Amino acid sequence: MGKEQMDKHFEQNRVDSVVKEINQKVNHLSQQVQKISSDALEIRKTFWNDVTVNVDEPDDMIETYFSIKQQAQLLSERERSQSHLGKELKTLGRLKYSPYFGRVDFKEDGEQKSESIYLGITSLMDQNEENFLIYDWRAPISSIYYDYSPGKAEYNTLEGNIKGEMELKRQFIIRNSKIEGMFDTGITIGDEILQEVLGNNANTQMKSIVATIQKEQNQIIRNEKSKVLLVQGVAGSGKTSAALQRVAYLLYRYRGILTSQNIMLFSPNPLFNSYVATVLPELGEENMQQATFLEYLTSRIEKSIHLEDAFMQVEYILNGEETEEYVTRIKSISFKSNLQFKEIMDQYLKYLSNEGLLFKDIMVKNKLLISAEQIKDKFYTYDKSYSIPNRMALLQEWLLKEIRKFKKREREQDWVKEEIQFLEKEDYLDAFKKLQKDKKFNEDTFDDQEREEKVLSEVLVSRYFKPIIRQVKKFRFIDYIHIYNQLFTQETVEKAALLVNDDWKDICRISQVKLSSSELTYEDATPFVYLKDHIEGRKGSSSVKHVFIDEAQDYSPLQFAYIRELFPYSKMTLLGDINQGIFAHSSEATSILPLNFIEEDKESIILTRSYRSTRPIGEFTKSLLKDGSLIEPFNREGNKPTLTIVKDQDDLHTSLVRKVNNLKEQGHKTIAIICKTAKESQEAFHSLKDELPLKLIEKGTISFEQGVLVIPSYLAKGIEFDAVLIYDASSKSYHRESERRLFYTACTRAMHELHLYTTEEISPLLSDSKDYLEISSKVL
Ligand SMILES: Nc1ncnc2c1ncn2[C@@H]1O[C@H](COP(=O)(O)OP(=O)(O)OP(=O)(O)O)[C@@H](O)[C@H]1O
Repeated sequence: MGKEQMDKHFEQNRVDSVVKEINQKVNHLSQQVQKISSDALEIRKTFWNDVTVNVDEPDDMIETYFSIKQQAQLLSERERSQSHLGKELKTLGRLKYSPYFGRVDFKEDGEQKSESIYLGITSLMDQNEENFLIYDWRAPISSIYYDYSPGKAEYNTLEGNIKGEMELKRQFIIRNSKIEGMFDTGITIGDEILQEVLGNNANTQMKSIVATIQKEQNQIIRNEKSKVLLVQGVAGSGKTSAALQRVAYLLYRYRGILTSQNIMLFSPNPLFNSYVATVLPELGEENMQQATFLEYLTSRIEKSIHLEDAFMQVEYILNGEETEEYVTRIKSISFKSNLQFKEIMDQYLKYLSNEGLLFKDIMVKNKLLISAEQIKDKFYTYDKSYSIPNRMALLQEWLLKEIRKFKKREREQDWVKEEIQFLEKEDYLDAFKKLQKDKKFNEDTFDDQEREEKVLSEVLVSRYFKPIIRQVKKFRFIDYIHIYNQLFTQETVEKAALLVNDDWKDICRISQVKLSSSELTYEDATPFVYLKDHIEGRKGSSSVKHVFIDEAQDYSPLQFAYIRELFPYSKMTLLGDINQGIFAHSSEATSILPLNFIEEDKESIILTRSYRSTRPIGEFTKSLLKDGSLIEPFNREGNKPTLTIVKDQDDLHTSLVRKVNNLKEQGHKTIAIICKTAKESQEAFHSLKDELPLKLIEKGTISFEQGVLVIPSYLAKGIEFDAVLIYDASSKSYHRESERRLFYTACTRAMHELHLYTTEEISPLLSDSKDYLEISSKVL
């Protein structure tokens, strides 16, 4: 037997013995789970037998309360261990088929012998709990696997830095408990496993990359010291992958202190949420909190205000003709994205502290209780040295008191007596019960009918006042939309001494048109919520300890500043690629973070290697950028991307159908026809749906399956496909320089195959890229 075979034999034996240990552990845990679940069942069955219920005297009630509490605690303890063991069993179940993916032999300085460290998704000890059979990939020692080749190596622990020599680094592919591949770095080139992983089909769910994390990605994953970690990575460089591995790392590193509930990820669209949903559970961790920024804003804006979403804004920008209106809107978007606008709002808030706040009338049954004017007068009677939010809290208290007074008075009104007759049977019953209950504690008897009427009028009046009280508690008496609208008037500019620019008048004009009909454009949403928070005095969240922002280049400076205020105590990981900025405000930005964002402890990591696409696709997409020289496509073979010049729409559709069928035959599972906009996607979908089994992806789509998809470019952000077909790469679709980044984003979604279609007028964005394309023409 040669050395290689002997090594393989040795390793397979080790896998077999580890799997045996896992099986034993699984059996043992399953028995424990069974025992606990039957215990829990028993507690549930006998819950009330073991509780002493006695409510005669206050002391007895207290005893009853504690008795119930004790039983409930017992039950929830069992349920907790049951769920904990259940999770452990699931992880072991996965470990059984692929217990580890790597091995390093490390000889610590000063030690005689080296130790073999096997790395897997979780750690496993032998039966005596003495030796690690598998080390968790997140353990301190595991980092040498990612950071070094054989030779001198070191890693950090809480006790300090450990130095030594790595004598062996081995990678495994283990499937169904069998070693299918085994490579020693140093002997072979070392990228085989990565080649194999990247050569696989795209998935509708993102994969974990634990086995092949690259050194620079490991830096992101294990970074603990920076308050703000900024990752600028080219398309396909593993930003999202590293972010998710980082979440898993943090949950491991701070186990007991940090839970998934303390981590928040802002993602680009709802589809992306489901795309990444399985990565953490596969690693045995729970998913963090996840939302799009739009979802957050929506939750903060009253339903009566019509909010334009981010995608509607993008559609407008991409479809719009360059009219005067259009140009002004673009200017307005750009202005409202900037910190200068935040300064204007801060100045406006100073003004509002002295005058100018607007309120809504408080009405009940069409009757005015407290007028907006009265509320305003009351507000400005408070000491001006108090902040607006403090005065608002006083005002709220005053309003609630006033409303309660009205409520009491209202009970005597004639309309109440009349409406009582129309109350439901249940209301009478409730009133009766209340009377009975009251009587029990009060032996003085009143005239029952009189009392009943009183209780019923209370019920009735409360019914009208309850929503009003609720609204006041939510500060709905503040007329935010008009306050925000007022900012865009000449009067305010003068009174508040706002420092505005030359475009301000135009910006005011178009803002007022929308705001006066309670419409809030996407560019207004963040400033609006900012203003609202500074009037109400919303406190930043202290429970979120880590915020991740993916596709960070799509956030404006103002949005960043706002998010910073929302999570003042959190560490932040911002991941982005300036070349994939799709919003108007980011189309010319040169950094994913505004330069003046947070001076505090900030660290930047730049990722230049792109893993997603084959080299020919990578070379092509790199050529699309004006400053793409730093991008290093991963060396994976594949076909050159093609550009097919078609005669007309019919020809385009015939070519697409042929290509899709061809790609399917080659075994590609996810094929995306990427259109520029939702409008174009719908047209493409309707023209092709009879020829191909298609799925149309729209902004509300929350998950996708394998197959052929038609998708607007901006919704494909963050996602990847085996093959991408660009529906229209003509100058009709992509002609503005500002669309270069969108075009680049669409093309970089392809893993293995990329095909572009155009009519004779090829997009000018392709002018420097023709050498990287196989061009064929159907035009005679
Ligand atoms: N270390 C790695 N090992 C294996 N695969 C990797 C690694 N890094 C990245 N990949 C793969 O490369 C592809 C791109 O990764 P990912 O989506 O995380 O990149 P990204 O930088 O967020 O991309 P984009 O900005 O273009 O959306 C994925 O298929 C991912 O699994």
